[in-house]
Amino acid sequence: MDQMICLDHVSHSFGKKQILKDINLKMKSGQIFGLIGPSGSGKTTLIKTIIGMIKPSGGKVVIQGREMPYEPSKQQIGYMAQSDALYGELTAKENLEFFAAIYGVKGKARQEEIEKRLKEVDLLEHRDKPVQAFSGGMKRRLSLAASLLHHPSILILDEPTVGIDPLLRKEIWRQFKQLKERGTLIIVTTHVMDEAEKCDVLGLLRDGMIIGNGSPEQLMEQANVGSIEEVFLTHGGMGR
Ligand SMILES: Nc1ncnc2c1ncn2[C@@H]1O[C@H](COP(=O)(O)OP(=O)(O)OP(=O)(O)O)[C@@H](O)[C@H]1O
Repeated sequence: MDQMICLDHVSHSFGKKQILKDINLKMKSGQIFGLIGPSGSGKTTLIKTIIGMIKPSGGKVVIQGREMPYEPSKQQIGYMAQSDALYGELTAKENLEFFAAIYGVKGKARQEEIEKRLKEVDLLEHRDKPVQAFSGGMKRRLSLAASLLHHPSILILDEPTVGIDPLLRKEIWRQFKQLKERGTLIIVTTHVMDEAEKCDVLGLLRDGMIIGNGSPEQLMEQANVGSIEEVFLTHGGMGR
């Protein structure tokens, strides 16, 4: 597996408040990397430094050998933010057409890809409805479909399965596994513990610090406990 992302002593402060504290992590192709932590622990801030939206106050982020921030190619990184960036007055299909155009997915491949993605997230029959009539979970599913349209080599998903029912959640994780087998690095943030245990490698974040990094099995073994939730408990719990 090739190294895709290296975080080297990354720190970040907003004003006087230090949010990220000396973060060192490596992420490889063909990996599902879970960034796990309680609300406010700094997950979104860390992701924003990875994609170059935030320049860290200290340390550096290196992606495929290049130090951020630089303008990564559209093919390189797919990002699904926590809040859905969709156009309410456009239909589901039109939204995907818009994102496909941005990502440079053209012609016949575009229509095929759109149909395929809509089907995967169980929205095919709703394709011609305007998104403003969608529920929160439907919007989440459409955002996910949009981030999968162009086969990026790094896919970053901030809380991808919030508001998604267990059956579809399972299907989405099946897709993640397929993508990683093709060599995609998938970074997901979650505070759903059973999802954490499905990741290959975890970074446990608490108060802006990495308190654990390794496979779920390794982390449970080190703490001598049977779940990732308990690993957090040994560090004072998931609360802030
Ligand atoms: N632009 C900003 N300016 C000032 N403070 C910020 C800014 N963005 C985030 N913060 C603060 O940084 C801390 C970490 O926020 P962040 O969104 O990274 O946490 P998180 O782990 O993603 O939380 P959640 O799971 O609730 O999304 C919080 O205390 C938040 O208030």
